[in-house]
Amino acid sequence: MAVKYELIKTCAQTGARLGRLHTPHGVIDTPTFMPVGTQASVKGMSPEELKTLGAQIILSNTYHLFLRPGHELVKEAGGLHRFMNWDRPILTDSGGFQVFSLSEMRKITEEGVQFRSHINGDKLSLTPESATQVQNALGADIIMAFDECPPYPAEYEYVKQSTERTSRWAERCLKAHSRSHDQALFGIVQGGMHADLRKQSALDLTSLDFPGYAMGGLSVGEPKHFMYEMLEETIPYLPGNKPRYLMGVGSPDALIEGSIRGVDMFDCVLPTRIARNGTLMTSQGRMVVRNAKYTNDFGPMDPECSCYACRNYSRAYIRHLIKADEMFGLRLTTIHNLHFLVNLMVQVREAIREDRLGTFREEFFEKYGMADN
Ligand SMILES: CC1(C)O[C@H]2[C@@H](O1)[C@@]1(COC(C)(C)O1)O[C@@H]2CNc1nc2cc3nc(N)[nH]c(=O)c3cc2[nH]1
Repeated sequence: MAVKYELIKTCAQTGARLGRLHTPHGVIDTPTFMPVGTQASVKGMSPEELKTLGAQIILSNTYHLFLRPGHELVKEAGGLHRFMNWDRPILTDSGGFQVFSLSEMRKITEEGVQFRSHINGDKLSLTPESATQVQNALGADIIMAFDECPPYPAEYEYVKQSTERTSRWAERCLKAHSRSHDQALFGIVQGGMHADLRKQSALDLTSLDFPGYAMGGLSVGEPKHFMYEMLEETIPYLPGNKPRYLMGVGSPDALIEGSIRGVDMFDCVLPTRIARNGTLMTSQGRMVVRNAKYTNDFGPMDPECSCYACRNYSRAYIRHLIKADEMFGLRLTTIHNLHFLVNLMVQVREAIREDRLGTFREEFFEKYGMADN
């Protein structure tokens, strides 16, 4: 059984929808936030801890695993699920974005991308065919088409050429996609911050009939209202019976705003990345637990949170661990931030079920603060 989206209901107050994504490794309740495990590990987290905090699907990354340890090794280990002992769904990003955000000297041609490894400088290349074959070898339940994420800002003409090439690459990915696995290949809509290019990209990709569609080229430093506008310009051209995935988004406000506009899937390194410098997402907004003001604070990081860290440890203890460079401190902040976002999506789904996501948004922003966080 491949990947199948089940629409349960649409929120009467907003454009949000409640759904279930059925995959060979289990069901995902949507809208969902997907923790990122770039190199086959969600940094510092065991699979058991991820399950305890409610993660139903995690991400991993073609670019990184292609460079190290190599997709052949992962295949030899029995695939990514076996290799990392994660028996729930996995989604792999296709590598295009990471080539641009991580590697030196890269060159784009119609064929694909040539680049130097950010690890050892080796000259490498990825094409729509090879990126698809690598993902087939890794064995994730959902794999992504190989695309170019244009830089922001970028000239209209550049975005147009890049987006048209990404559509041609998408067709090549479909042709290369091995049907011997139960994997679903999702298309990625591009188009920069231009409504006409977004529409054309969506029409090009939906004509290829993918089982799901991502919106790429966003969360690349643009003002958030541009991102929301592009969602509103794109989603009407995507089929209602397929999942919509907004790539690279992981702040509480954007998860709520994206859900309201009909997005079903989100991922971002934000919660795990800021956890590693002691910054927490709490019901009262962002908090930097390493600040001196928490030295003698023996309360939980977030009094409203039921995560393992907030139930068992104080701000003073976690601040001490971080200052003492004790690994356990960053594990606790990571557990909390991931639980915060996974639990936020539980509340978002509840609000959709009860047709009150608009009201939930107001209440949440009131407490959390509308700051860009
Ligand atoms: C690279 C790293 C670590 O991930 C964060 C963060 O830096 C950074 C870098 O620019 C800021 C905004 C400052 O944040 O944006 C990342 C999250 N935004 C994002 N992830 C994406 C992944 C994508 N994958 C594909 N295949 N195609 C896309 O178009 C795409 C677009 C994306 N946008």
